[in-house]
Amino acid sequence: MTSTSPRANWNYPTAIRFGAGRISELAEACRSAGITAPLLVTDPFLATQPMTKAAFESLKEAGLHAAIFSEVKPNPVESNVYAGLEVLRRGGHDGVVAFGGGSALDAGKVIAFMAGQKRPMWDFEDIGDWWTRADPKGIVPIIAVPTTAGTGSEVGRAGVITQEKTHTKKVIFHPLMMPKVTICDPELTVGMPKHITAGTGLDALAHCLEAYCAPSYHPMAEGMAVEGVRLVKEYLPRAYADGTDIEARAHMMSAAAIGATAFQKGLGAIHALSHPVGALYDTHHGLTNAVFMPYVIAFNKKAVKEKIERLAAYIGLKPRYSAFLDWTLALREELGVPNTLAGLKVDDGKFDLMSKMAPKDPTAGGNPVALTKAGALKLYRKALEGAL
Ligand SMILES: NC(=O)c1ccc[n+]([C@@H]2O[C@H](COP(=O)([O-])OP(=O)(O)OC[C@H]3O[C@@H](n4cnc5c(N)ncnc54)[C@H](O)[C@@H]3O)[C@@H](O)[C@H]2O)c1
Ligand SMILES: [Fe+2]
Repeated sequence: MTSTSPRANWNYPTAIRFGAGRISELAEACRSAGITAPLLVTDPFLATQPMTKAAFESLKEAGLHAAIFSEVKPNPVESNVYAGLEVLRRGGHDGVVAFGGGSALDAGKVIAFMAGQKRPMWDFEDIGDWWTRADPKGIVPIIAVPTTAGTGSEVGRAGVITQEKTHTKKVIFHPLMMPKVTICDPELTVGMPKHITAGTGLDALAHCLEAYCAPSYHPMAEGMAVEGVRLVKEYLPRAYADGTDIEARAHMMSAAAIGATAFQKGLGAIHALSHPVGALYDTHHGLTNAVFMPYVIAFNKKAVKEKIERLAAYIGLKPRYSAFLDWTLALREELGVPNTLAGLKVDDGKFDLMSKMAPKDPTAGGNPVALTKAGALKLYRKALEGAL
């Protein structure tokens, strides 16, 4: 009899080499994945940074036929993927080193995924089992090297790419898009500007929180998510105050990897409301999530009151819903995150369109309270007015 027991699919992450200085293992990690000619995919700013140049040189010194592709914009778009794909195919590269924040990681992963596919990229959107259309032999191995601590793309099976024609963020998914090896070296995150430390750290918090609250059955993910929230509470203010605090940077890298592992359970309205804003206004993903976070926590109260009270107790707060909400408000303020959409230069001009897009976003289904068009509009208005 299985009818009374839950059914679920649980997937666990890639091999993670964690610790300061471990970027020195990059060439060996490539070899262990069978890569002899890696394409290092990054963004134009990171391409100019000494740490990126050093990583690239280490590949060449190890005798690997490495090249670099750096035309990935923040919130990567379809044309970035196709440009990288052209370089990968022309250069005969047999693997990708995805090096950077979520934007470079996602673009690098999707380029590796598309290496030998005959169908166009949008045939592999994260809808139903569209991923089964992909030719698994056409996917080259990926080594992921995060330089931010937030998206957790380094442990995930998906890449978020904006479709330029529709200004929509879409998720490309395949189980083999999971990196073969991930190198989490906190020293690579030291140079993040303060607002990126804040935004990416709050993205990790949003992942842990939304995964924890999503209604599907995944107790392993829930167990991880609460520890991820605790790490953010303890270490994000420290990483923000002193970017060279390696211990804090390391624990934030853990929180990021935890969040993305946990969110195979689901995400929710924070991400569903944020994706249209990111696609239409090109705002930073994590900062945009952070603006919506308290409004969504208030919106979801009726469905997750008891769960949030348990979470509050675990992270050292009074076991009350209001204590958790107040903590998120205080944390945002401490990290210089705006309280309203005006702080992201977003007005109500596209609210009607965004309210249609948000409930259709693949993350909306994980919200513990159904997100309708009317509900999304209400939340966009609240986030504009600063009314909880
Ligand atoms: N795949 C997933 O599961 C997933 C999850 C969440 C978000 N995302 C996507 O990830 C993207 C956001 O990624 P992000 O928040 O990491 O930011 P990002 O990759 O867009 O980088 C933001 C900026 O920070 C700079 N930067 C990155 N690392 C730096 C460092 N160490 N020092 C100095 N500057 C640095 C970059 O050059 C860039 O200008 C969005 O497109 C979002 O949709 C993907
Ligand atoms: Fe996110």
